[in-house]
Amino acid sequence: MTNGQEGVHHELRSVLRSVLHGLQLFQLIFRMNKRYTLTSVLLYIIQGIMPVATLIVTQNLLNGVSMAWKQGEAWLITQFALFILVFVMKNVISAVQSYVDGILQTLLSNTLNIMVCEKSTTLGLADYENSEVNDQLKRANQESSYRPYQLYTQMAGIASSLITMLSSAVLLILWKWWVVLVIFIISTISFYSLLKLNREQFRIYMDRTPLNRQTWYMTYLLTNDSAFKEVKLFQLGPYLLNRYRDFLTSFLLVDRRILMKYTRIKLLYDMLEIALLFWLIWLVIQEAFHKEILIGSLYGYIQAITLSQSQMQAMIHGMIKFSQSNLYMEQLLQFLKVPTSDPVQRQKQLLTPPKVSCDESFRIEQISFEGVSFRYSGQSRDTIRNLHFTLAKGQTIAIVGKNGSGKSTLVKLLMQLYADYQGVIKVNGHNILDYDLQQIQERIGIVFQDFVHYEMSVRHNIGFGSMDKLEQDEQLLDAAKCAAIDQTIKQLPYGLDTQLGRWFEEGFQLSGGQWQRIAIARAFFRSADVYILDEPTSFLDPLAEQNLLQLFQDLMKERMAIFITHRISSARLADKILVMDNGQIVEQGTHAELIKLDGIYSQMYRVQASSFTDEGVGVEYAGGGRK
Ligand SMILES: Nc1ncnc2c1ncn2[C@@H]1O[C@H](COP(=O)(O)OP(=O)(O)OP(=O)(O)O)[C@@H](O)[C@H]1O
Repeated sequence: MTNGQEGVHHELRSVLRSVLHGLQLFQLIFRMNKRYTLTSVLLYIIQGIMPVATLIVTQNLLNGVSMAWKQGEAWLITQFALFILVFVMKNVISAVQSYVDGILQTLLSNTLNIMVCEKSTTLGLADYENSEVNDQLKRANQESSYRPYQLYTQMAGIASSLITMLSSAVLLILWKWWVVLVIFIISTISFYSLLKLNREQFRIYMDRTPLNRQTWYMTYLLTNDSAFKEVKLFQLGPYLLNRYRDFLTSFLLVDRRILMKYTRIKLLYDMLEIALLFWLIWLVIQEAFHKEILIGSLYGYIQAITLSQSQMQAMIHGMIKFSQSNLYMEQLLQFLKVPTSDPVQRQKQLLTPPKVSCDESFRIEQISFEGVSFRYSGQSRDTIRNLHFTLAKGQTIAIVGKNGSGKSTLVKLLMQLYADYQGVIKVNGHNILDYDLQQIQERIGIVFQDFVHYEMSVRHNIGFGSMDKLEQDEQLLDAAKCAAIDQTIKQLPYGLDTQLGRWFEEGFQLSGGQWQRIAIARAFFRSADVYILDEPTSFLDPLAEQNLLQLFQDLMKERMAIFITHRISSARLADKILVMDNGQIVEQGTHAELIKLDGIYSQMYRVQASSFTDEGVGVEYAGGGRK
């Protein structure tokens, strides 16, 4: 097969695929609202017939004027009435159409936005850390609100143009059949070349998505309040702005090149079509000159020629745009089909019941890691290596270690945020994967190192820990008390219903430590068996830290706790301390045991303790300190 033939096949296949996706979309719209969809389709069909109906009534009216002496005035009045009727109908239909389409557009954009958000909630953490999935998500997010509707109107527009073209072609065929054939051939050639150009444009768009995300990130830094202080004080504004400008300029250069190509091709074919059009019109004028046709028919044929040509062009452009929107639609559908990496979702999709069933009385009483190793995707070595430890009811474990030693990763594995680890994590002696993982997650309360500041009310900020108790004020305040933030809440203007943050009206901004206490309260609000705090005291002053950990100790009597910390003063309160280095547990035991061992832990202890002695003032353990 030659390159040319291959190209034609490729383009034909893409047109077929477009039609297929168009049908899928139509099915979706139809299922969404049958009544509005059918009305819209009917209106598009009528819109397609309207131009030829207008042409016929105008032609008849003109012929009626020149033949009035023969047909009589009543006949002329009838033609005029029909003429008025068609014009009124045209306006009424277009008004109703814009109403129906407006509703369909909103419904479709809502449905798809919800579908994209729903899909996002089923993705796993590893998906969010995958730049390809991120690109897809960004495209889907940006385009779901307008692309599919655009595709629908383009599809309907093509159908409508086809109806107009066919009906005007019938008039032309009755006059000279080959005229239609000539118009068709010229238009097909122009269609093919524009389609090829369109593919090139799409490829550019696809390659641009990662850069688009970077561009978005520049605007995010420049316009977001969380980055404002640093951008201002490090005077990053001009630098970021320049990067932003450079991205936009590079996009413009490429866009200009492709637009130039598009304009050249379009101009060439337009000129060809116009020459043909004038030649055909000249043929009609000659027939009228030789009195072979009446003045109304002269008007009718000229209109039919221009209408066929313009509708053929509209169809071509509609099909080009349609195939363009369809390429984006393909992306959207692809994103909606991305397999999730989330272990909980994967388990749900399997539809097989968990091997270990748990009733209401189920409690986590023991957790153990047996030879657990894990490597992040794209990394050349394991981040977690062969971990072994056990945690039982009533115990508290502290995990200490340098930055990057794998402490947070360990917690993420326990929370089942990643699927592909080696070894076994056991709960009450059974592999965690044999349980309903969602049920396990629900029995764990966690404060992440990068916990979320919800720009919502205090109620939401704490209540998100256990949604079914969102309206239980007393319990919300109890949780707040455990995190020693209850007094602050009571002093807020609307108590639990005070809006937090600065993004929305009447928002009350908390300090870093207060936000952290709110996050701790959120974890405590969940009646869990295990509490995990990843650097829970990084924003707290030492006194507050001691109080909080003491409170924590009391609360943990019937439960289990894991807390990650850089402060030995906190770690020493735990029943067991795990010291991590380079992804491994290198020491474990009580504070006294580890001091006796005289290893990394005791070295950390000495460094931190020495910062309070005269000779060691200013010395800090390399991995410690606030973040
Ligand atoms: N999503 C990720 N993808 C790839 N590598 C990651 C990812 N998250 C963390 N890492 C790498 O894994 C290692 C361990 O990170 P982790 O966050 O578990 O360390 P940590 O002990 O909690 O550190 P810190 O005390 O600074 O919080 C680091 O080298 C880090 O670069």
